[in-house]
Amino acid sequence: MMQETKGGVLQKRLAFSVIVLIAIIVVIGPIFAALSIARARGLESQQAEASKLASNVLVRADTVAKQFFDMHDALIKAHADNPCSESNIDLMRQLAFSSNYLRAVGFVAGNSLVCSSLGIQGNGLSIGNPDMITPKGVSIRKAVRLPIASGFDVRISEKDGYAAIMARDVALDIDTHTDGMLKGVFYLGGTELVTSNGNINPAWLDHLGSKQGVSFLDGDYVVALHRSPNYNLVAVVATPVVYLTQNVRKLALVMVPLGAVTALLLITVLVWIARHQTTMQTMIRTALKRHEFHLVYQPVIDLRTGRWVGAEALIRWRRINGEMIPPDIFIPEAERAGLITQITERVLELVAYDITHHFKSFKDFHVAINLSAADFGSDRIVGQLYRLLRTTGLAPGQLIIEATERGLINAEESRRIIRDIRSLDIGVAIDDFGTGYSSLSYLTTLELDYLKIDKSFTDTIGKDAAASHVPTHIIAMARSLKLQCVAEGVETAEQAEFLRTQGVRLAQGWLFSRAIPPAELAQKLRSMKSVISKMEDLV
Ligand SMILES: Nc1nc2c(ncn2[C@@H]2O[C@@H]3COP(=O)(O)O[C@H]4[C@@H](O)[C@H](n5cnc6c(=O)[nH]c(N)nc65)O[C@@H]4COP(=O)(O)O[C@H]3[C@H]2O)c(=O)[nH]1
Repeated sequence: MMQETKGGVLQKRLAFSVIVLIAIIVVIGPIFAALSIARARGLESQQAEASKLASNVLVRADTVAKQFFDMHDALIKAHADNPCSESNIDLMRQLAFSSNYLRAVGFVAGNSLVCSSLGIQGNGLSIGNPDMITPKGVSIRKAVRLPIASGFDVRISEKDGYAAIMARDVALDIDTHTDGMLKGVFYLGGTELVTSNGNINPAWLDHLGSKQGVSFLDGDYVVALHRSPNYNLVAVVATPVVYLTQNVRKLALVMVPLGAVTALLLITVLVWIARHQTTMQTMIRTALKRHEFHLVYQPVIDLRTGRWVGAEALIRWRRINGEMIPPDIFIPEAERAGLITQITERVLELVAYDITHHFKSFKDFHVAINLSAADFGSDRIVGQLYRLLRTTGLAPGQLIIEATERGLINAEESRRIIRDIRSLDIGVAIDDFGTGYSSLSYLTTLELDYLKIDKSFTDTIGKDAAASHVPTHIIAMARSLKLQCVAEGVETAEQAEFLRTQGVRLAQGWLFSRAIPPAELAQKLRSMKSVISKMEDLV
């Protein structure tokens, strides 16, 4: 039974944790966003509502002021010698009757209401000192208790003796069901309130500046202010923030399900992406079960004689639908997913089969197998290679394993495993040399047999490239370390000739042959063998 590596399991756990974390963020994110939007929308709507109420208060305050000044102007115009004459009281009655906010109109002398639209008040009714006097000379008494209306206070505004008697909160009497709402009217030029129903903060007026209207959140209140275009008045309404919370709740009832639906959609997309990512891993697992992998072999040529002396086994994946997936794609994915050791195991099985069925008769021929980093993570590979030798009957030197620099990162363990592999008379090649980060000194600590010159360096041969001197250095270095060089990716005769003159004996590349199926390789080897033996007969 094939086992997944520990690294693969850890990687999966990590991926799962990341997906769960992202899912949580994805779920909480939209709901949080929905609530923030709901709050912002709630604030917006409460500000609009407060603004509407402030504008209503202003309309009333403006109308009251207009009716007051109209009354005053009419009585002044009448030029009555005696303000409390029968005819003037008649006029007062007409004015009170024709205005809807003035309950009565009267005449004040000193602090006494002498007469009014209600008649002559004997020696006059005391109405006390004014609470405020505006720059326009309007005296305002905010709450006066008159004997003719003993149950409630009235407001008396007076100018030049002519006074309007009104309901105490006439400007504030707007239709609203909002509990705890504060309403008021400021007289501009100070911060004094002409009227108010509660504790209005005078500092709120500062928010208005030169604007016509403004609304804002201040502590426990959503406040709105509106300036009168006709009088020096500013209406203010403050609604308790609790209404904002209620509005948020209402909006949240709509927004949260909306957020949840968005979250669900995002999770679906996330799961789709996660699935898509794991598809390759699942596909590899299925491919292993269905035996979709096979090997092709790229011949290794002796540059001195032109003979095919070995071959590198390269894995191929043909899916059941005929699609070919290149190793550059699935090998790194298998390495990431911890499936590479299972692939190596399959490669060893395939190599064993191919050797037994195709290459058994070629005794001076080697087969090279690619191993990955994970293969050097345990002794298991040594046992597997030993079994391969036993089942195929390969002679010493007929099997080579290729390890990349990156595959030998764990120096101590790799060194030990390499030593064990070499003790089985299996050759060890370092692949893609020069493309990793390992130092030359590290290389000298490993017991190796071959050094493969990477195609990227072979490509520079004969070119005016900055790296064109690298192959010469690698060859010299291999010689000093007593390693045999195998040049990879030879595509031109010029490259082959250069390598040969530099003393490189072995090479592979499309100049000689691409990777071919084992039966084809065996056929070629057979025909080459017969040509050689015929030539030897001739000599
Ligand atoms: N352009 C050009 N390319 C040439 C030439 N000669 C050879 N090649 C290609 O270069 C790659 C050489 O293999 P690699 O460096 O070990 O690089 C291999 C190796 O790292 C990995 N791989 C292949 N088979 C196995 C396997 O069985 N096990 C493991 N672990 N990795 C494998 O996949 C890589 C790619 O393999 P392939 O696609 O088969 O590609 C092969 C081969 O087809 C040439 O003259 N010109």
